[in-house]
Amino acid sequence: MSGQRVDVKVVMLGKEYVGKTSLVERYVHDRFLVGPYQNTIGAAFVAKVMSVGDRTVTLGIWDTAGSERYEAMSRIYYRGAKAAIVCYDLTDSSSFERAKFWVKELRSLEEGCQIYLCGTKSDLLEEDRRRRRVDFHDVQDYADNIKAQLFETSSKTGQSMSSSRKLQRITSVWRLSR
Ligand SMILES: Nc1nc2c(ncn2[C@@H]2O[C@H](COP(=O)(O)OP(=O)(O)OP(=O)(O)O)[C@@H](O)[C@H]2O)c(=O)[nH]1
Repeated sequence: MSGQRVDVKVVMLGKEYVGKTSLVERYVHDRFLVGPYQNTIGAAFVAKVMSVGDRTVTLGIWDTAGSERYEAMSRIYYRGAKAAIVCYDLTDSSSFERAKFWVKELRSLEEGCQIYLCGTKSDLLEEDRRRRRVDFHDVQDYADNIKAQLFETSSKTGQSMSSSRKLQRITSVWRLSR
């Protein structure tokens, strides 16, 4: 679908509305789009060219639709992915249950895929800590268990972003794949 050479395939997974598209926007364009929420239909592709040491690497990022209606389609997009960013909304516990669903699938069907767990919308917690519905330490234990990296981030503020910098750790996937 992309028609572009891709060195590392990355897939975004997670419940609808958790902020996958916003994370990609922040990472690729360093911006946060305001306006009415528009759910992704099927999946969207974005390429990001980056330098890793003396090499140029093209990340091909597949942003899947979170709606369960598109679940079967999302499976097509994670095939052969070197990395999966499995997102959950820090203010929505059900979204973490959905994240665990995707982790389980990846662990059984895409063993070579490095999993990154991403708690989104951390700015909402800065406004009011009582909005947190997913405990950091619980997720850290879970992440250790599944050998995943964990980061909490805000695409809105770009703060502790963490998303940009930490997502760049994906380049380690490239090194692994050489
Ligand atoms: N406060 C806040 N809102 C966010 C953040 N990231 C995303 N949102 C909002 O959350 C809503 C959903 O964001 P999307 O990025 O479209 O979510 P998605 O996971 O791609 O959704 P689907 O396409 O349905 O799977 C939008 O209204 C965003 O503006 C964030 O970091 N902070």
